[in-house]
Amino acid sequence: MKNISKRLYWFWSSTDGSSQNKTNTIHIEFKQANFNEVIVITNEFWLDRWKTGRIGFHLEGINPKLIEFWPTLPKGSHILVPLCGKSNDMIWLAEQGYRVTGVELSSLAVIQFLGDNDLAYDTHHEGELKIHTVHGLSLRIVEGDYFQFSETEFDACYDRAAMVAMPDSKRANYVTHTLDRLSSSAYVLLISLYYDGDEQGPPFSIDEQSVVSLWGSNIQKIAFENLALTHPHYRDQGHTTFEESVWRLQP
Ligand SMILES: C[S@@+](CC[C@H](N)C(=O)[O-])C[C@H]1O[C@@H](n2cnc3c(N)ncnc32)[C@H](O)[C@@H]1O
Repeated sequence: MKNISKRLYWFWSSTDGSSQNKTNTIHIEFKQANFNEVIVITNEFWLDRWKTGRIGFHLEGINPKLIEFWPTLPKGSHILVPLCGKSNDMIWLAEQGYRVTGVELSSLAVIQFLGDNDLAYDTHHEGELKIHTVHGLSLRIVEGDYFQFSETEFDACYDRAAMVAMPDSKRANYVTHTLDRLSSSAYVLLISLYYDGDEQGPPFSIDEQSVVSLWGSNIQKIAFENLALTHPHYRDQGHTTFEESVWRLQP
C-alpha cells in the first residue's frame, strides 16, 4: 500500500465560503450541529450550498489520485460519477476515451460545469431527470436526485466526495444504489475519509471496517495519507488524524 504525500483537499468547512465572514458562519453552523449532535442533510442542504457558493469540496484541477490510481479500462467503458458536482475529473475521464455519466442534484453545479468548460450540449427530460448530453465529448450530466437515477450496467464508478457526503443514515442506501447501477464485473475507485475530533460532516468520517462492510470484502485499500501530518490546516482544526484513503473494488 502506498502512503501518499503532498496533496491538499477536503477544506470543506473552513474554506467553504468565498469570504472570511462566510467561513466563520459555517464554522458556527457546524459547532452548533456538534452541540446538538444532529445534522440533517437534505437535498435542500446541498442546493443551498451551491446557491451560497459554499463549495470548498470542489477542486479546480484534476484530482491527482484519479490520475494516479485510475486503471486502464477498454475504450468506451461506461463510467458512473455519482454526486459529481462540477468536477473536472469527468472531463479527464472522457478524454481518456471513456463514456462518462455524472449525476448531480444542483442545476447550478451543472450550469457552472458546462459553462466553465465552455461545453455545448443538448438537454432532454427522462421523468424527473434532465439529461444534458455534451457535444464533442462522450459525457452526459444527469441533473436530479441520484436515488431516482435507475440506469444500470456501468463498467466502472468513480466516487470522490460522494459516499462521504452521505450521513450514516443514508450511506448504506447510497452504496446499495450505486452497486445496483454497476455490472457484475465493474471497477470502483473510491476515496474515503476518516478523522478524529468532534467535527461532523459533510464530509462524514468513515472507518475502514465500515467501508468493507458496505462495499464488500473484495474492496481493497490501496493508498492513504494522513492529511493532519502533511497540512497544518487539519491540525489547526483540532485533528490528529484526517486520513484520506483510496480504495479499489474490482472483479
Ligand atoms: C461533496 S460534493 C462532491 C462533488 C464532486 N464529487 C467533487 O468531487 O467535487 C457532493 C455533491 O453531491 C450532490 N448531491 C447531494 N445529494 C445528492 C443527490 N441525492 N443526488 C444527486 N446529487 C447529490 C451535491 O449537490 C454536491 O454537489
